[in-house]
Amino acid sequence: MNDEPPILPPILKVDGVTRRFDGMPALDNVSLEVRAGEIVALLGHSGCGKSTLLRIIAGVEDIDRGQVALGRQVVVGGDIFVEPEIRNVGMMFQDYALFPHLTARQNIGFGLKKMPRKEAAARVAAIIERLNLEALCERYPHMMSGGEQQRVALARALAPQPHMLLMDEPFSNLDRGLRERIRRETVDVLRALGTTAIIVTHDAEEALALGDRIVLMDKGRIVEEGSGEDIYRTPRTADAALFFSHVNIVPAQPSGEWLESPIGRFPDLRARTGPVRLFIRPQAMALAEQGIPARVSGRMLLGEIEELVLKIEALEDPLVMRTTARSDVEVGDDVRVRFDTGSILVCEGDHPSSRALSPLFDAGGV
Ligand SMILES: Nc1ncnc2c1ncn2[C@@H]1O[C@H](COP(=O)(O)OP(=O)(O)OP(=O)(O)O)[C@@H](O)[C@H]1O
Repeated sequence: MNDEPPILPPILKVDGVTRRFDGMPALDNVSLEVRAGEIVALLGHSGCGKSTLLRIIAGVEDIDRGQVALGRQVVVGGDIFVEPEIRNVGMMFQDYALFPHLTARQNIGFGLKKMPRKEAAARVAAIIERLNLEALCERYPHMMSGGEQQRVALARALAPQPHMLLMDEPFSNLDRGLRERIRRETVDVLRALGTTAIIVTHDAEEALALGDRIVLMDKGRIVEEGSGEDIYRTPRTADAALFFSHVNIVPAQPSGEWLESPIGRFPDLRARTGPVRLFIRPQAMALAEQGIPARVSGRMLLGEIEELVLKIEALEDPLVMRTTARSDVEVGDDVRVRFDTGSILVCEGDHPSSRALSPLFDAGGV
């Protein structure tokens, strides 16, 4: 028997969509598929086109070229434009946009006006129970905390049972501790209801915590997509690697079957010809009895993580190391450091514009 889950057809298909403002493309030939029940984190720097893409899917923004289909129905493309009200796509904004003159219960029921009253009231009661909002029902938005408003806004967006929910920076108005909790609760609710969602964020850590899949955008294009694990461990471009955390960059030179670098020599199966740069995450380093000599030039506690700044003689820039293991070293101490070579990535070429990354060692290691 085959236990593989069936591959469902995409519930959303964005095909070659371009949108220009004043001649400048905010979206440039973007294609994206999302399957039923998937939670996709749409990640990118400010201005890269994330909100424009959401607005186009929701139907509050037009396109210049391409096509968008929801299920089997083309909703925009060619001569077709399906009005937002009948796309059944939910939208939730950063500022929640709750109606100030309506109670939480009235806000949640707002999108159900076309339903018979009894049915709508039952739907509202069910979502209130599902999200544990009983205590807030009769309160107005100004009587609720930011986290409470966020939950009411989520309930309002979910009440019409949308085909898909689009969320634009839904956690960015919450402070750090609360944000993590609300984020977890939100994902739990979406999963429990099987809701398909695209969640926009410019926070790489948040994208890793949220999505089944991360879609990374840059300057109006999708530059990389994959599971959080893949995109973090083996990004295909330098820009993607740098988006997710600090990266130590170490120059290296091929020499016969080796790559020679200030942090050691590595067997090089790819027989590269020109200089390269090694990309090393701060977590891929550790203090060790045996390793490359370094001097500690900085030490900082970042909650559970300790960050050490290490100066290696032959390297111009110090290396940043992060570890959960507590060390008793002090600034000025001489230490030795080793590298998790399995996670080192190689950027071909030594110029900042060189982008393509590949693992130093192919799967299986050396
Ligand atoms: N209605 C508009 N008129 C003119 N330019 C626009 C319009 N909407 C968006 N843009 C431009 O399109 C580009 C993409 O904007 P968009 O809001 O989609 O980016 P974003 O990635 O969501 O940014 P942020 O994270 O800051 O919200 C930006 O350069 C923006 O100035």
